[in-house]
Amino acid sequence: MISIDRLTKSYSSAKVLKEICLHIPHGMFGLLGPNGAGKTTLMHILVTLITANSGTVTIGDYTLGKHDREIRKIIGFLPQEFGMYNKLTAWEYLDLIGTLKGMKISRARRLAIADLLEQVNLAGEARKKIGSMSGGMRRRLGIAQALLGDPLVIVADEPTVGLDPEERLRFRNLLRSWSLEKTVLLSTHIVSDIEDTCDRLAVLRSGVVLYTGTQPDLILQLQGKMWTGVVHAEELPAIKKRTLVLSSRRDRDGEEVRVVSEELPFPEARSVYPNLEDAYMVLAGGGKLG
Ligand SMILES: Nc1ncnc2c1ncn2[C@@H]1O[C@H](COP(=O)(O)OP(=O)(O)OP(=O)(O)O)[C@@H](O)[C@H]1O
Repeated sequence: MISIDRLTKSYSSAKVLKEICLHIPHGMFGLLGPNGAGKTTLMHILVTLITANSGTVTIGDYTLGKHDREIRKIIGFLPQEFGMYNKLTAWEYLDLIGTLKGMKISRARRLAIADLLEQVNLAGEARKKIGSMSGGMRRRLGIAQALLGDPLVIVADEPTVGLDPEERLRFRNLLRSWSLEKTVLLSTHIVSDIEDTCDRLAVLRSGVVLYTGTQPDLILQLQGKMWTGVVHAEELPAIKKRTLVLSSRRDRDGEEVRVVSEELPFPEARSVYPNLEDAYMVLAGGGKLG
């Protein structure tokens, strides 16, 4: 659905996207990367807010730069930060956004707004002024505005920030249900947001795509190299020298470590299955898989 070919973006002399190539099919796709990786920049390019320096992007049948007006009609965007009209109620805000999106028939707009408020669990807050809403409520309202007009593609930049655990789970389920009919691009630095929802993902760091493919294929690259065990605190520096220590936690008997190593890293180590968090930490930390 979205094809990105050699996309480059610089701010003055700093290259923040370096010849990005990505194919994002129908369904859910995760864009995972640490702060400053270039996720927001990439999303802002896709939703026509900023222009790239070079490269080609097609979204469905449309080409960015040539068909921006058409692209805006088929994309719903949930930005990381967005200003809202504090004096408007949730309903008035969605009514305004719907009108701006070209939903001219008021009955259809009304029905769509009522349905979306229900989906994001804000049906009871339709008359509440945005200025008096909590951060989580505002985020849910942001989700509703992104979906208004039934876009084919949804681009969501760190959508779960500000949601409590229950809302986060609910939101993930919503995303999954939308992705049956749409292309959903979800950017985040939170691994669990992607782990449960996206079969395919890309890992971005310093403007470079380090991995793109399925979750299992990424995890498979660490197969046989993940170890855990408890060591004495004084052994830790030596272990850090010869392995990649992903985490260490003080335990009653010493330090419980989780390490990446081609071979048995210390005598008491036990082999464990790798997970997405492990693979991401290796990549985001500058390491290599495989
Ligand atoms: N308008 C701008 N002018 C100059 N530099 C910018 C601008 N916007 C972003 N950058 C820089 O580009 C790099 C990528 O930023 P971007 O916001 O795209 O990353 P990100 O992965 O979305 O991170 P975060 O989650 O922190 O937003 C950063 O080094 C940032 O400082």
